[in-house]
Order: sequence, then C-alpha cells, then structure tokens
Amino acid sequence: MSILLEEKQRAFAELRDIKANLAARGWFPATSGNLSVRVGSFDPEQFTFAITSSGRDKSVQTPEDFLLVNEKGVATEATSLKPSAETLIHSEIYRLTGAGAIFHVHTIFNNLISELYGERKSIPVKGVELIKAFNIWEEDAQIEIPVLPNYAEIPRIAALVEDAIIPRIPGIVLRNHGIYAWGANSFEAKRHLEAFEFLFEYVYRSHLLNKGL
Ligand SMILES: CSC[C@@H](O)[C@@H](O)C(=O)COP(=O)(O)O
Ligand SMILES: [Zn+2]
Repeated sequence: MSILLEEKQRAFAELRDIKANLAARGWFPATSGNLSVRVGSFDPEQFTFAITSSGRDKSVQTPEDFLLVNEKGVATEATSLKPSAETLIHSEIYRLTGAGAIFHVHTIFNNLISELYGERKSIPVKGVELIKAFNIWEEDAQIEIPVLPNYAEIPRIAALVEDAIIPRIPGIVLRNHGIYAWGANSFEAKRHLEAFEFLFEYVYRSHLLNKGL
C-alpha cells in the first residue's frame, strides 16, 4: 500500500501536537509512553500507521520522533529509527478495532488503580458523568475497564488483547504499567484518554475516602 507524502506529513504533525500536549501534563515520565495514528486505507490484514520511535524523550520535538510501520510493526521506509517497543500492541488494537489513533501513557493513577484491581482483571466505574466521553449515555452507567498482566515479552501481551477488549470501552490497562486508549481519530483518542485518567483518579480517591484515609 503506498502512503502519500502529504498523508505521512499530516500524521507526523498530528502526533507532534498530541505529544507536546500530553508531555505538558507530565504523562511521559522517563521516556515512557508511545503514540500512533493510522494512515491510508484500512484492511485488517494490511494497514500502515505512524508511531513514536523507541526510547526517546517524548517531551522534546526532534526530526527522529516518528516513523511509518506496517501491520507487522515493520518500518515501511528505509530508516535507522526503531519503532516503539510496544508497536505490536498498537498493531493488534488497530487490527481488532479499526481505530484511527492509539495513545499510551504511564501515570501514577493508572498504575495505582491497575494494582488495586489487577487480580479482578477489570476496574469497575459507576455513575460518573465522564463515562459519557465514551459515548455511553445511560443514567448511572456502570462500566468495567479491562486490566491485563504486564508480561516482559510484548507478543505475550499482544496475544491477550483480543479477549480483553470490551466493545464499548476504548481502552486497556496493563498492570503497574499504563493505559492504551484509542479512538476513531486523534481527537477522540485524546478525549478517551483524558476520561480514563479522570476516572482512575476518581476511583482511586473514592477508595481512600471509603477507607477513611
Ligand atoms: C522507560 S519505561 C517505559 C517503556 O518500558 C515502555 O513501557 C514505554 O511505554 C515506552 O517504550 P518505547 O519503546 O519508547 O515506546
Ligand atoms: Zn509503556
């Protein structure tokens, strides 16, 4: 599949903007986190996406920040850049959901909440207005956000994604690691990511309140 230069430039510019925005919140500590947007047409067996290169300081902008990869996570153009170590997880989410953008961040609250509910394998949230950010409009909606184990081998995690995805919930948490949030495009993926982080902080603080802490 050939990607037009202008599609690639648009994708890189979009990633640059979102990266700066999330970095300003401190959501990429110690080079953690990765971002991707899909480019060109989508076929579950063959697609391309732009992704952050591995191990870089995501709070600074450089010409080496992004590259294009295919559905196998292999660079589609000659480059010395290495795609994110977690590219296979992005790939699997695109394949299964047809999403347009996927954002992964490590935060204190997504780590704390993942540990609190890790054994339960999902984080319950009930009756919080921001659930509507996922286009769930029922009054007093109750949702579950899936939590997967954080294996050292990324292919082992990627293999669990299919069974973990809950259709109306655009995100998966890795235990003591971070969240992957996605959407039809960057605007939606960012809205979902912000909603997840709000809900994690809310649930965590409620837990402390209920314990009288
Ligand atoms: C430096 S800790 C974070 C990494 O281990 C990883 O989880 C991460 O999110 C960033 O990896 P990267 O390869 O830069 O995309
Ligand atoms: Zn990570």
